[in-house]
Amino acid sequence: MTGLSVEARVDARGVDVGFDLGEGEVLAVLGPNGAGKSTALSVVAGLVRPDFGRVELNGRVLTDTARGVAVPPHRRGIALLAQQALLFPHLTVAANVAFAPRSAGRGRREARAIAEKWLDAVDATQFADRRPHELSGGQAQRVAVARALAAEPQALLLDEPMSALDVAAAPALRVLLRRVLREGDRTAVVVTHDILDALALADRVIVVEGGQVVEFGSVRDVLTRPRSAFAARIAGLNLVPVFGAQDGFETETGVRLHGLPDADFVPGAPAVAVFAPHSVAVHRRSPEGSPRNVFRVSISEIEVRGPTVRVRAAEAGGRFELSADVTAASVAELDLVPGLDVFFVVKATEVALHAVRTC
Ligand SMILES: Nc1ncnc2c1ncn2[C@@H]1O[C@H](COP(=O)(O)OP(=O)(O)OP(=O)(O)O)[C@@H](O)[C@H]1O
Repeated sequence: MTGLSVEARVDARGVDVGFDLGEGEVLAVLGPNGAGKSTALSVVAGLVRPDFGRVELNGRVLTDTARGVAVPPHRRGIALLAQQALLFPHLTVAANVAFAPRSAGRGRREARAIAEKWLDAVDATQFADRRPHELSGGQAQRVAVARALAAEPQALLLDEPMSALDVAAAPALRVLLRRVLREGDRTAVVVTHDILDALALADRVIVVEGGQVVEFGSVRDVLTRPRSAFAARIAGLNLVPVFGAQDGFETETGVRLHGLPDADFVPGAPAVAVFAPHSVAVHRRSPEGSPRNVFRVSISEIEVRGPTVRVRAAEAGGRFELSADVTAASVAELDLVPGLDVFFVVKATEVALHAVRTC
């Protein structure tokens, strides 16, 4: 089998995840802090031994707890790029990049040529003779990309590669990574908090929450039809878990919900209702008449966002949060302030119902 196949259970960290990706595919791993993203990468890189797990890359078994296989990190054909560039401080940039080919037995001249090729590919030729402390964070990270690629890995793992960079340096690195990952047809896993990274770099995405994969699919699917609170939040959508009732759906707190089930919806199965903040109207009193969905909420925050105002609120049952985008005029008219109890109202035609995938 080509590509990367991963199963990893690390009990002490409460992590049990699995995913597959084809050769040349880029997978983004999204999820909140402490979800288990880095742990999953560490298992793939061979830095953490899982209690139960199997890692196979292009037909080669790198980890198999059932058979006692644990190939050491430097023999896996996998390069890991961390948040910090972690260059060898005493070596020049060129020597840093030439390190992997030298370690693999290439001659000095050949390793130097490989280093020059990759420094050129990341637009860092001009730094070849510098030492790492003479580089900015963004420059160092570009050199780290060159060093990772010079090892000619079969898979590249990137653990929040942009997170230590300032806002000015991150876009340039993202463009560079897009070039080397997408155009280079590389098998790669990118752990990120940033949806822009997933959009720019990845073919597919998994969302990890509480040590489990709660969502997987194409980047577009996960963002437009999110099934997890995390994905909904980053996509800027409201998401409410619902259960099939006798004549429709209701939330855990008993709020009736009407919406449009999508094609993969299974009646009776757990589902989520998803709707955009701009489709929510805010009322002081509960409006009469169906087919509307009405949530009693308490306003927690009011944030001006350009021409609209985002009103964030907690549902009365305290089980979920919702957002409404309204005009500044209606905030003034309704005299909306944090702490006020109001009603969020959304038409049934604006609510999509998706089955929750169990992964
Ligand atoms: N070296 C370690 N030793 C023990 N427990 C750890 C270690 N590293 C992480 N953990 C724990 O394992 C769980 C998963 O952490 P992990 O770092 O994999 O999450 P993450 O999704 O990468 O988070 P972040 O986005 O904050 O980096 C957490 O409960 C964390 O506290």
